[in-house]
Amino acid sequence: MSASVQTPAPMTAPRPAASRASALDVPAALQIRDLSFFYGRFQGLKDVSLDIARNKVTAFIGPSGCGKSTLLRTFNRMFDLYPGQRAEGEILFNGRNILDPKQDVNLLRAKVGMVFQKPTPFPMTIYENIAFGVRLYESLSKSEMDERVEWALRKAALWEEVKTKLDQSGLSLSGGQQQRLCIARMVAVKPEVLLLDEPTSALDPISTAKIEELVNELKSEYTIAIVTHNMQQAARISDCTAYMYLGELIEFGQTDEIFVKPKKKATEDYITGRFG
Ligand SMILES: Nc1ncnc2c1ncn2[C@@H]1O[C@H](COP(=O)(O)OP(=O)(O)OP(=O)(O)O)[C@@H](O)[C@H]1O
Repeated sequence: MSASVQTPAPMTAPRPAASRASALDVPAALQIRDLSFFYGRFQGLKDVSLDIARNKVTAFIGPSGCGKSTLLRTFNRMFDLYPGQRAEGEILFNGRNILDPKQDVNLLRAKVGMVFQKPTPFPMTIYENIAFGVRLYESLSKSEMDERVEWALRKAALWEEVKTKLDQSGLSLSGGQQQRLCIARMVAVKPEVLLLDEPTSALDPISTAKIEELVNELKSEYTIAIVTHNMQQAARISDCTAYMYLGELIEFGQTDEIFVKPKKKATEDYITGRFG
């Protein structure tokens, strides 16, 4: 009898380069596999596969309507809030498929937090904006909560600006401060992944620079996925970039490669401004 063992033929053809799953040789925080998304009959995402590297910044770019926000919203099942929207495929987070109907979505949203384009502070004091979310998950004493509020505001680089007015309304802050308050609110519940959906598009250049600086600091502790219309911003702050078009992932790789030497003509046309 022969001692040799035959390797079984692969079940599927190798993936095309466009859907290469991993751009960096580091562990993935989220593994997206063959993800499709439907708004009723309209398919917003088509078989998207990629890995979101842990403690790195991954940027999603592409023309308006290409599915960037749709993809980001699948990562914390935001779409569950809207009837008629559904996802197919897998999103593995800590080894579990979060699309599984048994997934506790409240817990998921604490672990995978989200900040939107327009700052959305609650109509409450600055202190309560932070404490409110923490109370949903933890029961802290007053002094522990004070510590958590300060900790989160420091993480969001906002503490020095608000420490003397924690009892004022969150809505009394400037747009840039409100966005940092939303980041503090998200960080306060100790997430692992931060989803930022065009977080600076409603902000002035100085507030934008502060948020970009913050993203750079936060990535040492969190995995960050950011949707941006601003290609310079993607080039400045991200480690990996995904270029999307009409619901498909066209190219995904290290940001330097995507911006300096993209493999696909479609990506090159987009980043050089010839298209989009
Ligand atoms: N609630 C909805 N119902 C039906 N179709 C939707 C809905 N939201 C988005 N779409 C469609 O899904 C596609 C992807 O939209 P999405 O908002 O994800 O794009 P995007 O790349 O984030 O665009 P933008 O840069 O303009 O924000 C678009 O064709 C859009 O019209």
